[in-house]
Amino acid sequence: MTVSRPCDTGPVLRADAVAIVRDGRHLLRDVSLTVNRGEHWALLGANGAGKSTLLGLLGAVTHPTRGLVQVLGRTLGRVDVRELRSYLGHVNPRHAPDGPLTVREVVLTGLTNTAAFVPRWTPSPEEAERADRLVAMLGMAARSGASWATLSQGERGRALIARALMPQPRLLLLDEPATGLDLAAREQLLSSIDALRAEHPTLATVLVTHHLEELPASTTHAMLLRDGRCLASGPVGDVLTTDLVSACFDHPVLIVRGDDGRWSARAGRAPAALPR
Ligand SMILES: Nc1ncnc2c1ncn2[C@@H]1O[C@H](COP(=O)(O)OP(=O)(O)OP(=O)(O)O)[C@@H](O)[C@H]1O
Repeated sequence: MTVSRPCDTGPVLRADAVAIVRDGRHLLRDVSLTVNRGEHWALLGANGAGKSTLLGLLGAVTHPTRGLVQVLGRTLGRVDVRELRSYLGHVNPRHAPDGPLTVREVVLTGLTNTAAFVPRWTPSPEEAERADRLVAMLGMAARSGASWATLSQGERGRALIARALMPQPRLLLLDEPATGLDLAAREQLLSSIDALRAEHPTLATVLVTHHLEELPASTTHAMLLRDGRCLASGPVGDVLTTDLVSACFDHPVLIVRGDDGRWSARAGRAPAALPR
């Protein structure tokens, strides 16, 4: 089976009443989601809620036990998923390049979808120029020739987004991209994601996180997962509310969206007992 280059119409992703069962346990149950071009989704939930499991389905890494998943219009189970995956940008912060590569070389391996730089392969002038443009867009131009081993975690995160964008995907999947970053590195990463979305208005993205502070202001939609079920999903303003997020994390939290479009969550506390 082969996958012809997906056409540009219809939803980018569609999951319909999806379940994943492992060892008799439901990791996902009756989850439905449609992602259209230009939409930027956040998947939120507590540890073990099923976010990475759902992202694995959307990235054509796993198959549903029940239900239908269509990625770029192709139904999982009926297409060659390896080829389908070549049309997706999947940013795995744990990606480890094979060999002593520079940032630019790691970005170029996004075209061959390999950990190593393919021997005797030379990118075309257009591909090389695209790599340089993406490296610059992610704020990494000054580090383009640097050895991967010398990069900070934040720099690696941004370079991996550039790598994922090399094949010009219509869909970018980001699994906890800000994990482990310090404050400045997180802010640089989020600015880069905002810039990327502004420059590629038809690109769709799905970003997994536990933390509302790690959501870029350009987020348009959100899904809250709890115990493998969808608690709420839709436009971000309808979903990231104090009531729904408190129910999702089973803890009282106060959600505030600032003037800059970013979110913050403050956990409520059980009232302390007064001294007698
Ligand atoms: N292959 C598997 N077999 C059995 N259980 C699994 C498998 N993969 C994941 N799980 C379980 O499914 C649940 C959901 O896992 P998942 O990694 O999707 O959660 P998550 O929301 O991404 O969590 P976290 O925020 O901790 O990364 C967890 O309880 C996990 O232990």
